[in-house]
Amino acid sequence: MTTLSGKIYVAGHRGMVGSAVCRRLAAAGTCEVLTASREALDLTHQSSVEDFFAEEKPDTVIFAAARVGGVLANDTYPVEFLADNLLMSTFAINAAYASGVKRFLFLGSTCIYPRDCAQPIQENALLSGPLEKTNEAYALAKIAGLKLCQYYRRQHGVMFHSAMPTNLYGPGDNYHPQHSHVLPALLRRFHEAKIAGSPSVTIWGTGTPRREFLFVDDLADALLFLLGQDNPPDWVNLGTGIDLSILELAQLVAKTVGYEGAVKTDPEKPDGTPIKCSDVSLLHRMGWKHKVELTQGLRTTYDHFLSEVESGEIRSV
Ligand SMILES: NC(=O)C1=CN([C@@H]2O[C@H](COP(=O)(O)OP(=O)(O)OC[C@H]3O[C@@H](n4cnc5c(N)ncnc54)[C@H](OP(=O)(O)O)[C@@H]3O)[C@@H](O)[C@H]2O)C=CC1
Ligand SMILES: C[C@H]1O[C@H](OP(=O)(O)OP(=O)(O)OC[C@H]2O[C@@H](n3cnc4c(=O)[nH]c(N)nc43)[C@H](O)[C@@H]2O)[C@@H](O)[C@@H](O)C1=O
Repeated sequence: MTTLSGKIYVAGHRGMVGSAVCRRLAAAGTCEVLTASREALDLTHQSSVEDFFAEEKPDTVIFAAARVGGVLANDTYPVEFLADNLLMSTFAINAAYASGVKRFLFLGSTCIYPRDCAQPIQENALLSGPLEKTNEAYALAKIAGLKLCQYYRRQHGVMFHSAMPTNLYGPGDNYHPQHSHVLPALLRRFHEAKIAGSPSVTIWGTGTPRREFLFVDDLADALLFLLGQDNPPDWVNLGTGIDLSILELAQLVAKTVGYEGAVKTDPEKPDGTPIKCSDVSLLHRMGWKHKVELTQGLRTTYDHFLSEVESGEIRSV
């Protein structure tokens, strides 16, 4: 294990993951944290990215910037989910190498794996079958970023590697009614139904797909754990290895929020991939395991959401 030190650039620091990473780095207190807002540095502008890296010369990069969204956003905007994410990761990885970055940790997602691969999903399932159509664009961009890091490591001997997180949730999530992921979407919808006294809440799809959820502060801890590994795998799944159906999630959210009405389904909305649970045996063998279980994480996330409602600052992008 190596203690993190030097200058570390957290790309996407205002996002859910980026802000959790900054909290975790502040707690460690062992390095200088570099950030840049999108206004200061649009990562889809190649010359701006090149100038930034040449000027700042970070030692380490945690790349948590991306165009991110739920199943409907992915299905509706494939051009932006492919193009923006390809540009951002390619420009940053190339500029990092050119400026002498020692360590680059790229964030992919477990949606890079084939729609119908064996469950739980092992890292070697990558490229073994067709992707889930609803987030194919995003997955292709993530696969390209993973591969570019792997090729830089093989061709130039630099420590560029990737993490494949499962579905994430926690403070600072995106609560956009249409573009967000399922957990924040349901937290908000059940909360608003409770306040309005609505007799029922409708969830998207059939409710039968299964998903796994990792609390974002656990993820941040796992990312720093990976950066402390002297010889990490080119990519490794970051998850809990525990999944549940969307209907079961909805019932957990209703209980957390204190909503007692009916739950209905809307099969007109996309289900996305039928099941997505990561095999975390490699991560566990390396010595890391999640700490926050879903019930506890939901409570913490809802409390944070309530504070955002209170302050009128619900993040909705
Ligand atoms: N959320 C999830 O369930 C999962 C997320 N991931 C991955 O984790 C990473 C972070 O995701 P998450 O925190 O949820 O996403 P968020 O949308 O919360 O944060 C994304 C960040 O990227 C920044 N960003 C987007 N486009 C640009 C751009 N053109 N230039 C500069 N900055 C930009 C955003 O800036 P701004 O604040 O200005 O909008 C934001 O800070 C991503 O790589 C994502 O693919 C992987 C698996 C699951
Ligand atoms: C995080 C990861 O995984 C993402 O894919 P996903 O897991 O399919 O995304 P999702 O969270 O939006 O949906 C999960 C499930 O939930 C159901 N569902 C019910 N009701 C709502 C609802 O109200 N909103 C949403 N979004 N989904 C709902 C929805 O029908 C589906 O069955 C990628 O986009 C990509 O971002 C990625 O990397």
